[in-house]
Amino acid sequence: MNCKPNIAIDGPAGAGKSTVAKLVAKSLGYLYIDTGAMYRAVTLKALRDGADLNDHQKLGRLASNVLISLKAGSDGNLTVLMDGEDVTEEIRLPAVSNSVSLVAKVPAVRRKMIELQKEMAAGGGVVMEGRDIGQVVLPDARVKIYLTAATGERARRRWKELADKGINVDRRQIEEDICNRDFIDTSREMDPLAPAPDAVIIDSTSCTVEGVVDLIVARITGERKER
Ligand SMILES: Nc1ncnc2c1ncn2[C@@H]1O[C@H](COP(=O)(O)OP(=O)(O)OP(=O)(O)O)[C@@H](O)[C@H]1O
Ligand SMILES: Nc1ccn([C@@H]2O[C@H](COP(=O)(O)O)[C@@H](O)[C@H]2O)c(=O)n1
Repeated sequence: MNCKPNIAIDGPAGAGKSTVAKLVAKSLGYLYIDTGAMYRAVTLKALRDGADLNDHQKLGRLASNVLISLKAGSDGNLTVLMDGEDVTEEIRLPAVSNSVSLVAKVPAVRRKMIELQKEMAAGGGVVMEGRDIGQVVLPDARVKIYLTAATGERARRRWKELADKGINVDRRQIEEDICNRDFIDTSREMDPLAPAPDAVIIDSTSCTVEGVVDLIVARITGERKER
């Protein structure tokens, strides 16, 4: 029997959730699960099908019929499969990023994704990151983290990440996209983004990735690491 607890990490767009969750999972030998990738895969399917993103019935049917799975590699990275096709790269394209919050606010889509995510965590030992993990998907998670950072800093980090890959995007545009996504995610009717009442809030604006990871691992294991 697997007795490892589950860990929930939530927070706004670009707060560092996937970077940190992946490293926490690696450090503890847990499974990393990126729930945003699942909403992105449904969105990609909807865009490919030319679905009207205001047609909630259609989006609900689509979410029920599409097969989404996450495959963990030995390096800790996830491969995202949509109906068996590797869409890991494609779900990060701006077209998907700019539509995903509209798809993720549809109750029938959320119900389906939450059902899948609960199944994935049923055996314990997962570090799951998203927007509603601590409050909805894993309300019994042993440790809940709400990771945030100033909007300007989140935009700067995303801009740098893209620039390092040779992709030049206007920093103000990135900040605007982040704000738009946060606005829809925090104002939707079902499971809006908010810290769980029992979450530890970490503002990483002035922290290194390693500093945040150490803080979270210490919360889980009760041990502090000297750096
Ligand atoms: N504490 C930190 N200090 C500096 N850079 C950071 C820190 N945390 C994350 N980053 C960088 O910020 C960028 C965004 O991080 P990441 O993709 O993990 O955020 P996210 O919350 O998962 O984003 P999204 O919600 O859009 O999926 C990455 O380039 C990452 O390396
Ligand atoms: N638990 C979750 C996770 C994500 N979403 C929605 O998906 C979008 C993309 O998430 P990323 O983490 O990949 O940026 C996000 O903006 C939310 O709209 C969600 O609703 N619930």
